[in-house]
Amino acid sequence: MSHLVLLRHGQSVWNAENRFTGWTDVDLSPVGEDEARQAGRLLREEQEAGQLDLVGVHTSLLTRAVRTATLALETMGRPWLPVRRSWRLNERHYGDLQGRNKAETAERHGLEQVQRWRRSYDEPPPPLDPSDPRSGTQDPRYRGLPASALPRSECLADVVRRVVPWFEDCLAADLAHGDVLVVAHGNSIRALAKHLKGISDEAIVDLEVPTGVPWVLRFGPDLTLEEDRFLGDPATVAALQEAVRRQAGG
Ligand SMILES: O=C(O)[C@@H](CO)OP(=O)(O)O
Repeated sequence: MSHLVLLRHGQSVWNAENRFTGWTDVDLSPVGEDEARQAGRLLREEQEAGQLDLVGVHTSLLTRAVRTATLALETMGRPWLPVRRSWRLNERHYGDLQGRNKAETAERHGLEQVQRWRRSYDEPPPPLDPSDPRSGTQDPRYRGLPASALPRSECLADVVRRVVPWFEDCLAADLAHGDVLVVAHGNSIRALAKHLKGISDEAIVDLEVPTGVPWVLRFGPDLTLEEDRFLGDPATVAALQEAVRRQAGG
C-alpha cells in the first residue's frame, strides 16, 4: 500500500489578484505561505497517526510550488526529504491570457468562452507569440528543453500528454517504495487526477482543486487506486472548490 499526496501550491500573488497565471513565475502571497504551513500541519497529523510516511517529493519548476513544498516540509518536520523537480508538473500554459484578470476577460469575451478556456478538455486559450516578453524562451530553467517543446498555450489534453509519461517513468517507480508528495498546480493536478481516477473528458470540467489542501490518494497492489480524500473539513474544502469555479464570474 502507498499514498500519493497531491498538493496545489498556496495562494499566489496573482491568484489573489484573480489573474491568469500559467507559466508566469509568480511568488506566494502571505495567505499562500500560511496555506502551505497549514498543509504541512495536516500532513504532520497524518504522519503522527501512522497514515503517511513520505519518502520523496516532486515539484514543478515554478517558484510558488517550490516554496509551498519547502514551507510544508519544514512544518512537517521533514525538510530533509529528497525533492525532484520537473517542467512536466508546471501549470497549464495559459497563452495570451497570462497576466489578464479573469473577471475582466469574461466581460470582454463572455463568461461562457472564458469557462471553455478555463475548463474544457480540448480548447486551448489564444497562443502567446514567441516574441512576446511573457514567453519563456529565454528562461534559464528551461534551457534543457528544445524551444519547440516550450508551449505557447495548452489545453488540459496537452497537459495530460506531458504529465502521464512523467507519472509512468518517474512517479510510479517511487510509489513502489513508499508515500510521495507532489506539489504542483490546479491544472497539472487535474490532468494527473484525470489519468489516475479515469475521469472522462466531459466530467473533468467539474473538478476544481483548491490551493493548499492536501489530496491523499491511497493505492493498493499494482497501483490500483483504493481511496482518495482531501484533508480537512469537507464543507470548507467544497466551499474553496466552488470559489475557484466562480473566479471568472457566474
Ligand atoms: O491562472 C492559472 O494558471 C490557473 C490556476 O490559478 O487558473 P484557472 O484555475 O482559471 O485554470
